Amino acid sequence: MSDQGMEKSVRSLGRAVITGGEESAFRRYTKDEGRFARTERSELIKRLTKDIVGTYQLCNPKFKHSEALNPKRYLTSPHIGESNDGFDNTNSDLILNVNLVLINDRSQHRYIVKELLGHGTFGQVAKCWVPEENRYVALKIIKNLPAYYNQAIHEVTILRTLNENFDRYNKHNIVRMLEFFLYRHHLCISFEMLGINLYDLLKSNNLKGLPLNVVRLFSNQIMCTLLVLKGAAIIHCDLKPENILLLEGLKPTGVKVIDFGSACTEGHTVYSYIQSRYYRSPEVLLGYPYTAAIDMWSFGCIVVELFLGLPLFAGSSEYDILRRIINVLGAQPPDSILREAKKTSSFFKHIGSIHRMETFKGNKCVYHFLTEEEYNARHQAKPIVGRWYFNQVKLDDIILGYPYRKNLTKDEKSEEQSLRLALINFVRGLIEIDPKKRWTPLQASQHPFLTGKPFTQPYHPPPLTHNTPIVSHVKVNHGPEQGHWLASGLSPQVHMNLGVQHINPCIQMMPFSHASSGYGSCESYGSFNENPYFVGSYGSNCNESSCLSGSCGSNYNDNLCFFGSYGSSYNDSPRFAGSNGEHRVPDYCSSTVGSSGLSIPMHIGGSNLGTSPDLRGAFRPMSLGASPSQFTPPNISPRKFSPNSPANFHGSLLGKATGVSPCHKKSWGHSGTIPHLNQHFDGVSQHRQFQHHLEGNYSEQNSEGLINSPRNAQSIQSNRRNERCQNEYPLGMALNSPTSTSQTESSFSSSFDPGNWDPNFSDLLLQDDDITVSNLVSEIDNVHLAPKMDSSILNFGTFRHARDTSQMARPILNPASSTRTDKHLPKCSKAPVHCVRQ
Ligand SMILES: Nc1ncnc2c1ncn2[C@@H]1O[C@H](COP(=O)(O)OP(=O)(O)OP(=O)(O)O)[C@@H](O)[C@H]1O
Repeated sequence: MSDQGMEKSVRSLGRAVITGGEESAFRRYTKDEGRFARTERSELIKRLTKDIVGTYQLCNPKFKHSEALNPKRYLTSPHIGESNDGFDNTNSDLILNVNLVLINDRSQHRYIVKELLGHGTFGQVAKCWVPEENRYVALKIIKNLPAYYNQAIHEVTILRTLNENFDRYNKHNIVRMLEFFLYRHHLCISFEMLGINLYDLLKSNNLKGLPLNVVRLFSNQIMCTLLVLKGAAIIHCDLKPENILLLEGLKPTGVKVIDFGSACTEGHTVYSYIQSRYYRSPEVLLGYPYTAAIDMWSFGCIVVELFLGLPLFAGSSEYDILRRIINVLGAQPPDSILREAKKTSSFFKHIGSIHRMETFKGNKCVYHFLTEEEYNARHQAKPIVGRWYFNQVKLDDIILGYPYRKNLTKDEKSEEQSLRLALINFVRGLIEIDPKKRWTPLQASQHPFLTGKPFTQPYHPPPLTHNTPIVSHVKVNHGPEQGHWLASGLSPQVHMNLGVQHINPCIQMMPFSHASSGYGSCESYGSFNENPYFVGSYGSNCNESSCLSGSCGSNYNDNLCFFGSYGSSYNDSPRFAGSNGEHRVPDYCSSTVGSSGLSIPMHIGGSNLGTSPDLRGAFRPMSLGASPSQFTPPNISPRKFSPNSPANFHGSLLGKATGVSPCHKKSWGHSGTIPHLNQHFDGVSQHRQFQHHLEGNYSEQNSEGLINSPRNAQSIQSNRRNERCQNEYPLGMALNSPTSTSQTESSFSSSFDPGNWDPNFSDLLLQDDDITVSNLVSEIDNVHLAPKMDSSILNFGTFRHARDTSQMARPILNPASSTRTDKHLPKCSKAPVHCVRQ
């Protein structure tokens, strides 16, 4: 209907209603009006309510409407303002209501809140309309607490590195971060809008699990992300179905990985309490040093869950999880791990004498898993155990015994059977109990379950080259022939397949095989290819064009860039000008990428390890190529270091700042980009907040961990150090501008578990005692997070942000126990096996 026609009909409608004399525009709906009546009725309602304000004004020209008078529809619960001038509730969440407008002062983008998408550990995620961009985005609004803020900055850093350096063309299923800003003292991070997560997808399918071809489709995509993460030496640390989201719109079969809030870099694993419980790897459960292999474990659990519809290891406690793992896999962690793991005695008894060794599945073991009674006797508390959901116990039986879809022909059934066998073989490589034997992404990516090749026999991945952990004490000779690849983690036995060498101009300049992750070689075989550029060890360059030096087989392609470990430089333009095996870095190549891909300035103190031979002239040494968070000396237990130990407060890049800026409680005054701190914070109450948080959500965390928490010690320490708290940091990032970079806040939180301390860093922490505020500030100002740092685009507003040791505490994460508990599992004990797949 045209506008005029509409107006005419509304006028006549109004007349009819007003005069009452004519036939009414409405009449009672009767069922006899036929099956289309409902549609017609809703059509009428739509027409009458479209532009309802205008309609009212036509009916009554005196009618006035103000949106401000509308009752607020709150999305945050509770919505009583308790702090931050009434903007925050008691949980330090910004109180959101529909149509609240959050403004990024810098980009002038308005975020009009429409609905709540999720509520996680770090805050709220809201669906927002951005009129300037004409699209919806997901806005993560971080709690207004320093620890959450710091951890979120860490997420920003990692994501930006991944987005810009490792997935530049948005092809590796990693969520795109758009921009970040401060609003009313809340850090807000905007992401591309995605659809529902895989857990919700399973739920909407009544937890029946997905067809195998869909499982394969999703698995391939997640695998692609894991390959990139491995190349970037980043561990996600919280892979779970809730953190894998379907794409919206045209390509609903695509998925993306979100939530890098717990991520860390390989070799610099500071936290011991990570991963959501159902997806927690044995090494993390046992308190054993972990690597990127923990993500492969979680991935294996997810793959099985996609097929079964229910988590494979849905344990109610860590004891319960371990017991399930041992039962389902028929194996327990090897003695070599149990001997060294911190928490072995919580779950295992030591048989003692070699003569009394018990045999477990044919292997002699000196450790034996505690029975419930033994656990009870040892801990003075019964272990929490949940119910078992499957008819079978062993992995193979559970998968093979899962009900088949109805009405399958004989051929279809045998095809499904062989697919299931492939699935079993695949996940066995992922949920291998020994992390050293667990397949890496490259190994797993060639499995027939993923490639779709016929599965005829158990898959044997190509052997790994030895991963040489990087040792900070290694003295590095920086000549290209002098072994610096070793220090960067490349092992001499890296096998090079230089099949494409002749077509690649870069190859001649990369004689030392491809780059390694921060933890060793990048594996010389595999699936990755076409244009990934495995850049030589530190100091190497890569450009946008094809640049491939590693071997690598097939599947994954499109310009994937594996940065070399420390100090690799990145730039768009071709720049391999060196000869004789040297990589020359042009002067304009102004920043570096660490092993984690994070850009770290060259002129900070620390080890020389990261210094490229090519960069020595231009830059001063950089610290180990770690995430800035790993440079933060986390809260250090007084049990390990004396209070006067320099390790307590500084010694590393950010740690120094931590040490001299122990202010509390931020009050960032100006919303937007210039927060500043002007109040002191009561460290004890901060600790209480954490304790409350922990008690509320994480019953598993033992009380000892809380009472003796390093955070507590730090809080008290920091009360004595509440002066000199203001440091300036620029903040901001342009929406939709992958190349635009900004210098950003670089406070990265760390909660430190002394037992988990990475010895590689202790020497860094204990040096450089003579720190002044001024050099700290300048050092921190120079922590660049983006590889391409163009000073012309660094004119972001600065903000002042206090940092103190208590602020550095990282909120302990265990989203599985906070967001998804046993109550989300079916009530019936064997629900899934009775469900028939649709
Ligand atoms: N880009 C996005 N598009 C759509 N929904 C999203 C997006 N990002 C996050 N969400 C929703 O918000 C929820 C919480 O997001 P996220 O996991 O990043 O927050 P979190 O606080 O880290 O959560 P957790 O406690 O699980 O760690 C997700 O499970 C998802 O449902």
